[in-house]
Amino acid sequence: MDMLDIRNLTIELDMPQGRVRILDRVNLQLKAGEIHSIVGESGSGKSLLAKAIIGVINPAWRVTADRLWWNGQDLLAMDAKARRFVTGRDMAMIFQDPAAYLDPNNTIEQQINEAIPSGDVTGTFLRRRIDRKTRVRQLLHRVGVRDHEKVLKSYPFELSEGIAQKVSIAIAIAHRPKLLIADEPTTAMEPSTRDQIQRLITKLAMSQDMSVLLITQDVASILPATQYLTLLYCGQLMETGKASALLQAPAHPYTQSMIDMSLQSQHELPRKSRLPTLPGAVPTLRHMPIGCRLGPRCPYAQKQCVKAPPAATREQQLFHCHYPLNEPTS
Ligand SMILES: Nc1ncnc2c1ncn2[C@@H]1O[C@H](COP(=O)(O)OP(=O)(O)OP(=O)(O)O)[C@@H](O)[C@H]1O
Repeated sequence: MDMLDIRNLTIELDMPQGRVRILDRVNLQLKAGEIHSIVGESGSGKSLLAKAIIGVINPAWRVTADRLWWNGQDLLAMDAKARRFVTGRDMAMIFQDPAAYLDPNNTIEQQINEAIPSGDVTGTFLRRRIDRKTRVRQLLHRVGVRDHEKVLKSYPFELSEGIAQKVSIAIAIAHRPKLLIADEPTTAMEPSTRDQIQRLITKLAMSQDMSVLLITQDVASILPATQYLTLLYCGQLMETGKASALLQAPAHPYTQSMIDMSLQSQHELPRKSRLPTLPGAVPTLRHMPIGCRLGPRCPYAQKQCVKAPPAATREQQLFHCHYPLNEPTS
């Protein structure tokens, strides 16, 4: 069963020139323990999608969906209190700049301690204190921090970026969430630290049957164990499906360009790439193109692209494009 089932999620906001769709009929399904990466340039709606799942969208915005279900429950039908309860119990989020999200005035021990649900420790006051201390250390151990005592006494500013991210992961998993949303968790990290954090998230997903939704601007930063990939551009879903299929034979020019951009940044691009980095810039909300929003930047665009392409499928992928690449031969 899908833990997360999103069908045609749309977020609209009223601007002086009219209503703008900042998320345009996006679909996403996620099973228990599955790792799904969302890739898109800045402004493509990745964080908005995460916020819509967590339920922290500006109340002035119009959020509609044919389905926004979590674990079989309709999130949109819940009142704010019920929604907060479900989110707080089942979901957790980590971010790009972990130190900024940790409390600068409290030690790491205090912060991890606070994240441990009260139901996890029972008995006398002394018993609870001892159990909490043990659990704090277990959590740090689980995220691969060796020098427990030193880290526990530290304040966030005293930690390296990698340790700070591990601490924020320890806090995030303290209540054993079923879904971890990781918003650019390794951006700007050194490659060795990035690899460590990626391995850690993957290990936790597998060992705790926790689903992971990873958000990134760069295909190179998706988790190596990502099973599914979704490409968003300007709030529209360009392509989604099995990560291996999308990376090997993308149907959408946007997917291809994101792969090429990523290779280019790693200096591994073959001399004559089929689609170099996209020309132009992401349009602003006030100047959203009609139809396929990639149109003005897409080298393959034709007149028909002013009409939104319907969903098309291949064996392991779904895409919205009138002129897909890598058409299967047969
Ligand atoms: N509070 C806001 N008010 C107005 N527009 C907003 C607000 N938050 C986001 N947007 C707009 O919604 C669109 C999607 O934003 P979002 O933050 O989801 O993008 P993103 O893909 O996460 O980008 P980044 O990688 O830079 O974080 C953008 O065009 C952005 O300008």
